[in-house]
Amino acid sequence: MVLKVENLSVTYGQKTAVDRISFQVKPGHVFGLLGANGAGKSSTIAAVLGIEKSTHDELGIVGKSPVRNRKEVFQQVGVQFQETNFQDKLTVSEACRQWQALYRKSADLPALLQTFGLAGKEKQLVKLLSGGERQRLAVLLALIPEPKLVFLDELTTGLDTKARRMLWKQLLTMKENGLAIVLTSHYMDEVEALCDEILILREGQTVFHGTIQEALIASEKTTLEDAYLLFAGEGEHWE
Ligand SMILES: Nc1ncnc2c1ncn2[C@@H]1O[C@H](COP(=O)(O)OP(=O)(O)OP(=O)(O)O)[C@@H](O)[C@H]1O
Repeated sequence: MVLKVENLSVTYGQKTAVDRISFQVKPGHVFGLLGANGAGKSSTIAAVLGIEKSTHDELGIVGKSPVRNRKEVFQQVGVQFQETNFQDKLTVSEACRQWQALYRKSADLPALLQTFGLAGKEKQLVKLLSGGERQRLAVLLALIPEPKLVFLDELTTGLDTKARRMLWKQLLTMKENGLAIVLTSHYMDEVEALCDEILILREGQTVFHGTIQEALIASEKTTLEDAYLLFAGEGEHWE
């Protein structure tokens, strides 16, 4: 297992944002963490990375505790955040080099730039990239340490149809090569294209955990989107 989470809870004051959730991710598997706004996805990821305080029976990334062995775990894990803030005067190549400097090993940068359609943009200021290009850069940066496990938060939000397909294709190739991925997404077509297993959170609690096929059967729905809406409680009104 690349990631093992057993009975993980996150609380903020009186509020339980994540309530005793458990899941595991194998090499070459894509795990989808789903749920409505505020369901607890970001809190889960922050806790799994050891950034947010949590209680748990077990929490291990590549067999190590991200709380006790934060530095070592950091070297083997890639993270793409929802909104990566780049300095104003930073070029694409400077952003990549700064990121590379954080890690002991680094993937082949020209190859990654090619893969993510950013070859030829090395000298451009990051802030002048299009939204979609910046998003692809954030995914590229997450892959720089040649991680065994990568966390992708709202992977293709803001990308056009072609860019989404291209990104999925690249990630599926990396998955075939053994990369494990934890993904959060609000797009069920993306989840269907990529995920081997999903966990749906509702107010911090697990309301479904299994494969997409199992979600369809358990919900008696014909599309994942309908099944998701049923489990996540995203009905016709705000909660
Ligand atoms: N630092 C914090 N202090 C207090 N409450 C917090 C804090 N961070 C998150 N919360 C609350 O915890 C709950 C879970 O938030 P979280 O950000 O994990 O949800 P999410 O599923 O990632 O949502 P989204 O899809 O909107 O990103 C929400 O009710 C949120 O308001």
